Amino acid sequence: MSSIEVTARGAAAEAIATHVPTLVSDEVASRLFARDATLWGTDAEEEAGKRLAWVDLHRTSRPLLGEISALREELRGDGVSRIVLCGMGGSSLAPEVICATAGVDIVILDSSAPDVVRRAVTTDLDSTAVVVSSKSGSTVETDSQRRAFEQAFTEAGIDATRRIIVVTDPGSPLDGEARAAGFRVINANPDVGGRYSALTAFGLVPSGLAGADVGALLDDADAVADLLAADDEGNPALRLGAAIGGTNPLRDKLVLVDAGTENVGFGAWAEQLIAESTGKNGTGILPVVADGAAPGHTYDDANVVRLVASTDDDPVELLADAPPRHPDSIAAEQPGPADPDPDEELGDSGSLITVAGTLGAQLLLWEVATAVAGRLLGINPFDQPDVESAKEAARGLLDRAGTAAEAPAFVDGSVEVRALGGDWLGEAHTVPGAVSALLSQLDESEGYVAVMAYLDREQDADLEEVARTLFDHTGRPVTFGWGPRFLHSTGQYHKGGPANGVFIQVTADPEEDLAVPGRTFTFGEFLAAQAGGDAQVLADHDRPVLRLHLTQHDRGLGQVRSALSTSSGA
Ligand SMILES: O=P(O)(O)OC[C@H]1O[C@](O)(CO)[C@@H](O)[C@@H]1O
Repeated sequence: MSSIEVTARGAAAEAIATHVPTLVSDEVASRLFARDATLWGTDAEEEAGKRLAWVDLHRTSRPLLGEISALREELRGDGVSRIVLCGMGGSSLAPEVICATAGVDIVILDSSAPDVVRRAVTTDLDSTAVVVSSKSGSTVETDSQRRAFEQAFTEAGIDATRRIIVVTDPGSPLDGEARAAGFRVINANPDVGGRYSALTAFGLVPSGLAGADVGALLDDADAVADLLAADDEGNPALRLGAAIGGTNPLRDKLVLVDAGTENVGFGAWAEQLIAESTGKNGTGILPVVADGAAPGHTYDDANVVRLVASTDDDPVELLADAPPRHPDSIAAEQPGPADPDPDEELGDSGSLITVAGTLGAQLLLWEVATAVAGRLLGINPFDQPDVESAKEAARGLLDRAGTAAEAPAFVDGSVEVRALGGDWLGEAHTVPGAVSALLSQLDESEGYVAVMAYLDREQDADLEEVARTLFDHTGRPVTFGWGPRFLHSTGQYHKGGPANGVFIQVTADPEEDLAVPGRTFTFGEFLAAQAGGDAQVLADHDRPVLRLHLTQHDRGLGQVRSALSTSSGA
């Protein structure tokens, strides 16, 4: 049985009390499920008019289930036991959490790093099938990955048309090309945007082929759909939307803490949904996926979401105005039981939301809540205007690929240091000094630090720990994103959200570059252009960017990890 539990305390509970009655009287929930495109104002109406089909996917995606099962059996009969998904942002984040939660293996290739692509393309090719997912059909990372796999299958004497399955919108450039080349193509519902596409073919096909029970996922969403469509003060999506988008003053950092949820890696999916939907017009909500319990100080001005394990209690149990608890007691506790003691004090500055529910139920819950939060924030939750600027800058750099990169401000050991977005570097001449100089730009009451690592998120995984030490040292929220993956997630917020971020970018020379078949650029050149383009666009928005480039991977990474683990910008 699927259940959703949303409780709130402190500022989040006040936001619920303030906004939910109006959301109910405005009939927002029922109008949303009736695909009313006027809910976000006239400027958003055209885009919203072609982006609301996600409200019915628990029903309209059913016909896919048979096709997915048949294809899975055919591939298994062909000796396939490894599924690779090539896709960015909304085209890969949902399958990642669906498969991790189901405990089935899938390789998510959402990188253009040559060493990462080479590893994916050369491992167990005989038993591999590849899903190439792209709504637009024009995302360069995904197109490049497809080209690499097609060449690899051909060179291995494997019929690529039997091992590459394409998921794309009908009529996309990829749709026509792939069908003409003889590939199997599964079209997705075009009236769903990428970050809302978890229950479309983009979420279901790769996950189902990998062995996840995607029928159960739709069942779990179906079990709560009527609840989420109800114009009722008990509607958990109205409450969650009000809690994340309606605090006053706005708590625009949403710290997501895994406090025992069974939905593995849920934060990474919610991060794109919330950041890319709300981070525009100088406002928005920045998800901060915290590793472990959030530090006590977080509660002072952030909104903390504890993702707890589902319970099999009644479908909706709401303690919206339960007494708050003291942050230190919450921060101290390890992720654990779903029911924090409501009697402890959160203090008058805290804000805490607790959410429990099966994955299928939560995917729909958070999509509705984000759309509701977008209405409260006065933005269009269905466009991503600033993502294009970074892609354009990257294309410009690619046209100049091979030209020497801009000279570093200085080199410290195995790290080239570049400073963009203002004259803030001062006299710094070491990596720690440069990190401290950047952190001294951090707004101590509203700012955040974004670490953006264009590295190998498997082999360099422990670098992510620096986010926690920086969080503790600076007292400000720190996000960590792997490049170029975050460009399709928090990247929109970095450029279109509040101008209070400071940015640390880490890049490295690849072990060995890799050609992109049929292209004039290599994967290494493309990745460097993506990093350079994003840094330039951030600097153009007057955001301070510290670029740290590793000229020798291991030594350079050691220097960067050490500098980020000890600097506090004090
Ligand atoms: O599925 P596509 O068209 O390749 O886009 C991938 C991702 O890039 C974006 O369009 C921009 O980041 C996301 O909204 C989307 O999920």
